[in-house]
Amino acid sequence: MASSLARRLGAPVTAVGSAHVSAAQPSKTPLVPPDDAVAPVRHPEAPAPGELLGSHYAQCFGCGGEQPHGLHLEARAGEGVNVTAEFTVRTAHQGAPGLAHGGVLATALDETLGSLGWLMHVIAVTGRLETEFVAPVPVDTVLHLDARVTGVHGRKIYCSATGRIGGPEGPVAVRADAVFIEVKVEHFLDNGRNEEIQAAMSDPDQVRRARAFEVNP
Ligand SMILES: CCCCCCCC/C=C\CCCCCCCC(=O)SCCNC(=O)CCNC(=O)[C@H](O)C(C)(C)COP(=O)(O)OP(=O)(O)OC[C@H]1O[C@@H](n2cnc3c(N)ncnc32)[C@H](O)[C@@H]1OP(=O)(O)O
Repeated sequence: MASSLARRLGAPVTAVGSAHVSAAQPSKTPLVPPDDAVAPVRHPEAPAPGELLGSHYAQCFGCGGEQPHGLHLEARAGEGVNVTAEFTVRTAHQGAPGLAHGGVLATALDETLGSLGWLMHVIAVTGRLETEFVAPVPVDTVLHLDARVTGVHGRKIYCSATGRIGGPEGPVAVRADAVFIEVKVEHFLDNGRNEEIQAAMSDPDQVRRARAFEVNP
């Protein structure tokens, strides 16, 4: 059966869709998996341990290679449903003099957590993200990030990440717990700005990447 992306590729996008989500009640979803959550499953065609995952979108602020303002995060597959990544804090990332901005660090954590979808072949977006800033992170620091899925409950993917300084085993400077929500590719096609959606759909490499996420076990 044709994928939803393949079906959509036949139909030009004519307008930016309005968000399909209803007016928001604050989410009460806890950040720890419920008792009946299941263990995450590594997709049989997931990238091999140690393999660079690459960017899901060249213009992504977190991982895109063609995004001059971005963090250029490069994540690698772990042995389970986990990833590692390194992020170097640059002068452009400052909040206070010589120190990383907390929002930038949260973005690095969010992006690393977001890349876990590659290992399950699931597209998922951040629903909740709680960050803890344990120690200040100076400019030029290499943040060693490590993220893993802790449980899956329906469309909800529970995951956690740490950012360590001084090496992969160094002290934790930042950490995060998150719930990502699985979505279909239509989430982007229906809500993204038309200009970028059209460009993405005309890019065979982007289409290939979206399909790699979309395939189910
Ligand atoms: C060729 C072109 C192709 C293009 C495609 C490119 C490929 C892309 C590949 C990979 C992309 C990876 C990108 C990673 C980037 C880094 C991560 C980010 O920064 S993502 C951006 C920030 N996040 C958002 O913008 C979400 C905005 N929010 C929403 O869109 C909706 O609220 C959404 C989808 C999250 C949920 O809406 P609903 O209507 O689908 O959800 P309902 O059906 O009501 O709930 C389902 C379950 O989820 C829980 N839930 C819903 N929202 C939640 C929330 N915000 N927090 C926690 N739980 C939530 C609910 O309680 C429910 O749980 P119960 O089944 O009842 O147990």
